[in-house]
Amino acid sequence: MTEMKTAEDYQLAITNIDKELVKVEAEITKWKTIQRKLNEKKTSYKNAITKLKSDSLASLDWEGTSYEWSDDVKSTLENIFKIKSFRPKQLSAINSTLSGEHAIVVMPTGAGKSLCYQLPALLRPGLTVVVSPLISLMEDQIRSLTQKNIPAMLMCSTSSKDENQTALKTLTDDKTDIKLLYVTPERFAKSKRFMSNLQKCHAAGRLQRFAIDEVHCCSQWGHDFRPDYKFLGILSNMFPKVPILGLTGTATSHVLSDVQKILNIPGCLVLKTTFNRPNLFYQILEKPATQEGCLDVLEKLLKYRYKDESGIIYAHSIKDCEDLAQGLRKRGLRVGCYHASLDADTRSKVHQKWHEKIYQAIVATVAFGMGIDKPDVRFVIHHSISKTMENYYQESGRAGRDGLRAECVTLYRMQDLFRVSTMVFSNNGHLEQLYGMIKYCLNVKVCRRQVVAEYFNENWGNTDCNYMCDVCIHPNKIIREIRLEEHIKNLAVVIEKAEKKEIKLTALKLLDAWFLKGPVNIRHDGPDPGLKISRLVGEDVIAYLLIKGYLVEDFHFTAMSTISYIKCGPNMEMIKDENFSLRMLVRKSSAFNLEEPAPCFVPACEEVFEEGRGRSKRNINDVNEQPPEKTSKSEAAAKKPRQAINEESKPAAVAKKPRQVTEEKCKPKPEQDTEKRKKQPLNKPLASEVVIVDDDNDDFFW
Ligand SMILES: Nc1ncnc2c1ncn2[C@@H]1O[C@H](COP(=O)(O)OP(=O)(O)OP(=O)(O)O)[C@@H](O)[C@H]1O
Repeated sequence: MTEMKTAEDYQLAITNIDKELVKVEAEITKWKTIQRKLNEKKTSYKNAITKLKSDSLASLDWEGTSYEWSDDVKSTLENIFKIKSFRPKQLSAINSTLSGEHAIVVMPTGAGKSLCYQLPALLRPGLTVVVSPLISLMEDQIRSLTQKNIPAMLMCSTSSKDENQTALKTLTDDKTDIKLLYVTPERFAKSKRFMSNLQKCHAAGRLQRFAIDEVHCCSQWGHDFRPDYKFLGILSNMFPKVPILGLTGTATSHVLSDVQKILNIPGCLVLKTTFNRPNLFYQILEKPATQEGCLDVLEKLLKYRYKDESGIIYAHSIKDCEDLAQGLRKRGLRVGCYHASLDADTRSKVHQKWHEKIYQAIVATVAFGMGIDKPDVRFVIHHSISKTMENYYQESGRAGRDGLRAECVTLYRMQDLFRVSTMVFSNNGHLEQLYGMIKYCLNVKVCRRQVVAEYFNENWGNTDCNYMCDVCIHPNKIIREIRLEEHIKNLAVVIEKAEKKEIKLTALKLLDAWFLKGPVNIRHDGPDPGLKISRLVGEDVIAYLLIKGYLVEDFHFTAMSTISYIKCGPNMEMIKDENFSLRMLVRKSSAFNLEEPAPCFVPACEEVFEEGRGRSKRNINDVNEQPPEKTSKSEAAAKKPRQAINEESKPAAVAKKPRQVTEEKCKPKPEQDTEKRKKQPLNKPLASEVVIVDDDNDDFFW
């Protein structure tokens, strides 16, 4: 080692150490990413084992009608519930729980989960204890059961002392006619008296089953985690022979296996219907950079596209909610504001005004969720992206519960990615889930339904969309492919220069330097990307490179907030390969007309609950991806050309003759004859949304 004598010597040594540290940090980031991915893989394999057990149980035929109880099931369905036939999986759920099997029923909102435990409750002596997370949900259920003359009670914090006493007595009273007792999960955790009476009920052989509504609340991976649900894990140990029937609208295998673990019923029967909601139209819109720009878009949507219709606008934070609501009110719109810091009374009033259509829309945080039972929600607009696809499915799924057409619109812009990532990064797996949501937003090639389906491990097939998403309705010609090789190399140069100068790069700073703006000392020497792509496309490129692992986020804390800085990701190594190639698809324009009334055609109501159909050809991993990064020239040449790939899924009539489509515009009148509306075909493009393609214009800009 050379002897150091002067301050300059030491300074030089420090500079060298800093260089080494930069390398070490890059290695740490790389290994941390690998560690995270391995942990995720391990969890997913464990879940796969649970799923295999569940699948094997599910492969048995539970739809039989020759059980000892089958005649009673039929007559109770017709005479008490006044229903003629079962929807998919309802009979399976009933037969399985009457056979004493633990089961989880997974059905989308409005599909008829309640019948699965309400009907069996009437077939045998004794009580069904129903766990429900919300008092309002329980009250709705009791109302509907009372109308059918089914004796039911609830026990909750707002019930009077006498009511709770009576409910407690039903547990020990073998003369009671009560068939269903609704309780909140807190009751199990906090009331010794309740637990003791429950044991007495069990000892007397009167505890029929536990029905756990919204069972995903057990899991932290779910979108409505409730700590008290975790306590329900004791039920299978305390009452081993009592069947548990969990019910949920959350279908990710991750959440389902977590729920089984928490309830101590791993590998139980899982009955799942399709999650396709054919009446929902999915659309991504470019989010304006300014608040005023966003208000312009929302104003147009509310004043014209959804005139006189009810809807929800989801915002990222309480402040966003209040600002947006105020801005929209200033523009003469009737909107309410709903978030967790409002007191219960105010929230209930806002909800009521929305129900009564005094408010056209509620601007809300995700606190506005479970228990929304308004069937005619015609639009759900996400002013900011959801944290996960699961959350997005649940939030947007509040639209169109009546089975009529409704629209789910998301305003997307790169900046929102970092608003969410800085909130969720510390939770294992959450960043990965957020990137799933970003994939959905950046996707311009695969049917949006299919992206959702892949997320739920389902396969809805291309035909199941019926032009009910922006990708399927637009001809493929508006999609453009951009080559990323040069861009990615220039981005790597910027990052390297910044690291050498100890400058931390946010995504916006990186974007500036890449577009030859901002500090000169971190700019690259290549050509201005602005000659080929717009800055907005540049934002999408950065987001795309993040989800593909070429870039990674590096989170730093300040006293006030968390900041996401951008660094090179593990896949950046690949750019050194001489055959490296990476391309991305971007959308050139969107013809979603904010100022034209939304179409109103609808599928037949029961179609909403039909079983899943055909098989799709593509996988979500293909989203926007062109031939794999590392392809030799000959291999790449052998691949199908982009145009041909798109031909497979294009709406033929639209793509071939876009100008000739003359479908009559459909005016949305709420009072319009429903029968007439149902007759309108699903699988036709709508004039209001047909894109007129300018074949000659070949640039990449929106
Ligand atoms: N087999 C059936 N045929 C016709 N209607 C049914 C059938 N099963 C249930 N329904 C009706 O469907 C409606 C929705 O049922 P339910 O409230 O149980 O849905 P859910 O799956 O619990 O939805 P959510 O998760 O939104 O509460 C109810 O009006 C119910 O009476």
